[in-house]
Amino acid sequence: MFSAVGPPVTVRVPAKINLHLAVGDLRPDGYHDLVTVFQALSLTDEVTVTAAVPGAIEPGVSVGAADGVDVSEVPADTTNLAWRAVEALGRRVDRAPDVRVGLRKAIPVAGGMAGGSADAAGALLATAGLWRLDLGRDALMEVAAEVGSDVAFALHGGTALGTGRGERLVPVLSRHTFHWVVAVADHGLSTPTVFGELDRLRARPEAPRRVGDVEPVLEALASGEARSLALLLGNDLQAAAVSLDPGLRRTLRAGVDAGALAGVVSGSGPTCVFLCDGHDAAVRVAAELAGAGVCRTVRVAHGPVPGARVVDGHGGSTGPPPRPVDPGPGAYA
Ligand SMILES: C[C@](O)(CO)[C@H](O)COP(=O)(O)OP(=O)(O)OC[C@H]1O[C@@H](n2ccc(N)nc2=O)[C@H](O)[C@@H]1O
Ligand SMILES: Nc1ncnc2c1ncn2[C@@H]1O[C@H](COP(=O)(O)OP(=O)(O)OP(=O)(O)O)[C@@H](O)[C@H]1O
Repeated sequence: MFSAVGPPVTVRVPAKINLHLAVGDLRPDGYHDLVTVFQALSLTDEVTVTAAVPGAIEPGVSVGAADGVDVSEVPADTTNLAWRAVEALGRRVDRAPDVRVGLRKAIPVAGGMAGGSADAAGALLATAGLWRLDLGRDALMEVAAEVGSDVAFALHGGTALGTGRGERLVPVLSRHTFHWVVAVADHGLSTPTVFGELDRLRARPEAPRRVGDVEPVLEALASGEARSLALLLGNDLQAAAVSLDPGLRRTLRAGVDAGALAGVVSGSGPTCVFLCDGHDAAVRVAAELAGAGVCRTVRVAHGPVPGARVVDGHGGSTGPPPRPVDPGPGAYA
């Protein structure tokens, strides 16, 4: 059933990194409780949702690349997270997913930066706009959490404390802009495999040390001092990602040797992110890291930036949440 709706809606949506990621024990439902601090970075995908037209625009997903990202592993079918988000929204409002979703990807694929989750968040917001839904922000966040643990944060953006599976969010005060170098690997890591590897490592007598409390991280963010934050970056999944891909040790060392304040594996990896002492320092670190042969490509980015937002078309009444953050210079790169 196709219904008359407005012109296409395009949403820009950021990648995330985890400044702090404490992973609890395996739960009976197969997930792990997390305490994490997310930050949204100026590395963004664009999601355009267009009303399907019989014989002209078929429902489904098209995937395109931006910024040199290899999208060959992104499914252009109903398993795409963006499509699953449209279906979940359709179920919520009792509507067929009669739309075409176009993705322009710049977020590394299977890199631990929640690229698929970002596309799902973008598709939710764009479809809500296209369908002119009168859906509250909380309802949209609920649908997001149903689609994946990281999807709610991609809608939220900024800097936030995540608990539960990572889907329960509280905004974190972060007055300043932090400058990052993103080292993209030449392959991906599967998120469930990395969680499983951590469980395996933890079952051994020499289990990896767990990250500390989150409070000092929140204080460093409030102070805005990159040097303080650098000392506190921590990720329980890093030991598992390095165990699966020992080459990441070299990448992490190379970033610090190149002048970064600190480096950490992003989420489930294998992307590594390096905190730098300002934009110029980040550009220098990126140049050196690019020449070190320890990753496929590098990007300079800053955070926090806003979550998913409409850049073209109707935003509907389901806007993204209020953001008590500084969106940073130029908001997006
Ligand atoms: C690693 C992080 O990126 C950190 O923010 C996220 O926890 C991953 O979030 P995500 O990719 O949206 O993950 P989901 O699609 O919800 O889950 C994929 C799989 O990862 C594992 N998983 C995910 C989240 C979580 N809190 N515990 C888990 O054990 C589970 O095996 C799950 O089946
Ligand atoms: N829209 C999408 N973009 C990228 N990958 C997708 C998408 N939809 C489904 N996938 C599948 O999901 C897998 C993981 O992709 P994604 O880029 O989201 O990983 P990730 O960044 O490591 O995720 P996270 O950080 O949330 O754990 C890909 O290998 C791909 O097969």
